[in-house]
Amino acid sequence: MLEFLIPLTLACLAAYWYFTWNRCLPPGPTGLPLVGVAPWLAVKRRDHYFTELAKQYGDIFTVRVGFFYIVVLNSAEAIKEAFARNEHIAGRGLCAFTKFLSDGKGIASAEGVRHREQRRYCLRVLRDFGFGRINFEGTIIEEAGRLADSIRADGSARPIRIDGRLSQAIANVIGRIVYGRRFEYNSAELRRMVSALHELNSAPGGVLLLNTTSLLDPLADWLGVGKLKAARDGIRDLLEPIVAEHQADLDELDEDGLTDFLYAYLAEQKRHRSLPDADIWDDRQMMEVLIDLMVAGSDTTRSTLVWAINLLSGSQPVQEAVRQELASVVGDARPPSTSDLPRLPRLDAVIQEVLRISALVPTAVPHCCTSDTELRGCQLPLGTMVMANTHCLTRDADVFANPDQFDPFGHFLTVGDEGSGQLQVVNKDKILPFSYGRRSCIGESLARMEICLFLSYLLPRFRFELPPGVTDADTVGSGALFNTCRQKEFVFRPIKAL
Ligand code: HEM
Repeated sequence: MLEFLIPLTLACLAAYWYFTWNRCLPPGPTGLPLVGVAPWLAVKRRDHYFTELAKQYGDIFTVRVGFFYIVVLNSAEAIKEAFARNEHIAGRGLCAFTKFLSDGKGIASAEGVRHREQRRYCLRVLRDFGFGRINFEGTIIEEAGRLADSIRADGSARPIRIDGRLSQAIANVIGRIVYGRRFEYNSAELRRMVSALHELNSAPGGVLLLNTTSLLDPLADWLGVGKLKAARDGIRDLLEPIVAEHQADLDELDEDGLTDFLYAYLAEQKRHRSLPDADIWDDRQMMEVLIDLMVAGSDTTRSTLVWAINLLSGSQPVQEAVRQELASVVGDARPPSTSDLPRLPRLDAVIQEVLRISALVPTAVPHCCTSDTELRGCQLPLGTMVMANTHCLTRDADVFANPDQFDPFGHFLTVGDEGSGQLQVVNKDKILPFSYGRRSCIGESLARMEICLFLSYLLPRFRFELPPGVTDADTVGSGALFNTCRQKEFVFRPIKAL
């Protein structure tokens, strides 16, 4: 009897899900019974698979993984429509991070009023500090200088692995901004911080399965959540004494003394203690915000810089053209500044092209519908997952003539009109590396500043080269969540001692 009842119940459940949920969603591949497209996702890279499907199904389609539906957006217009104009597609849902790591606090996995308020506040502080009390540019240049010293100390002949050193430099930049402190390279604290940040940024595939069903929750630790919890606890352990010191100082400080994000946050938290929204400013929320900023602001920028060094190493003419541009606009007498960028179109085009080729977060971070909603005439039920396949935009041959090649000047530069002969950067809005709208990256300006300043500092000092025996730069990368560059070793040939 049971052998008959179990399959019958499963079949009824499957039919129910299929006919109720799938009815109004955008059309997409049928996949296999029960498992949907899971077998394809298991053997192909998610972004590449979605980009293939977009050729058949267009701007917006749905895939099914088991009983779980994912709506995939494949054009800038569709992404903007869903993420900026529709307030109901701005949730995160019960993703593994919310359920097991942050309890829905912080920014990246928070929702509703908590998310809106905290995001607004963090953006304001990052913006104010960027132009005011914390000298972002000075901090970045100082860290780039220490990185250059460490490269020089290794001599010029042999290839060196750059990702570990860059991780330390970038963790120090974000650490200085968030809690006002840097650690010495290779110190125990910095190594612990960097390895915990890296762990959290490389969630194993099993963790993603937890986003699709609560049935697997009892297996969470085994699927990889255990390691992520340990990494998050590790960062918390490092931050707790720093928070305690900041708290002890707070009463002594006036507005001008709030010289890092943590001081500013603590002052704001104190202000909210007597207000009705005090519960969204509690200590756990503060800690999760700090951790979110550290996690989201570290491996992303580090990986983009590795991509930049790799792509420039594979194209000496481009590298030389940017170096000459820097020499004529910035020169040797002062450090570079982001205010130079409008007069550095070649560098600007290289930064765009690095963001395009790397497509670092190729399907962004999944969004979730917080209520039933409509998108392009389709009905999306509460809880539907919506993904932006930004990889698809970066490979659009109608915009980028050679989508798989590194061609910054061909793809992003044009000669200005009226015979001025001036170079102009175009197509910037054709890729969305930081996503778009209500949940777009809050660190975009900082990340762009770091990429611009690290490159403008290092390029006049070193010629980047691929190691002997490697003929081509990596243009594909690996990883579905983060597309990291596979080439990590480079030769840094000193040009001059500045
Ligand atoms: C090249 C470097 C970076 C890239 C490519 C990048 C990309 C992204 C993407 C694609 C998202 C998801 C947006 C969405 O859900 O639609 C995101 C979210 C986020 N990023 Fe970045 N990011 C970078 C650097 C940074 C930095 C430096 C910080 C910190 C200052 C940061 C903080 C965040 C936060 C807090 C979120 C969550 C926003 C929210 O849920 O409202 N990111 N980022």
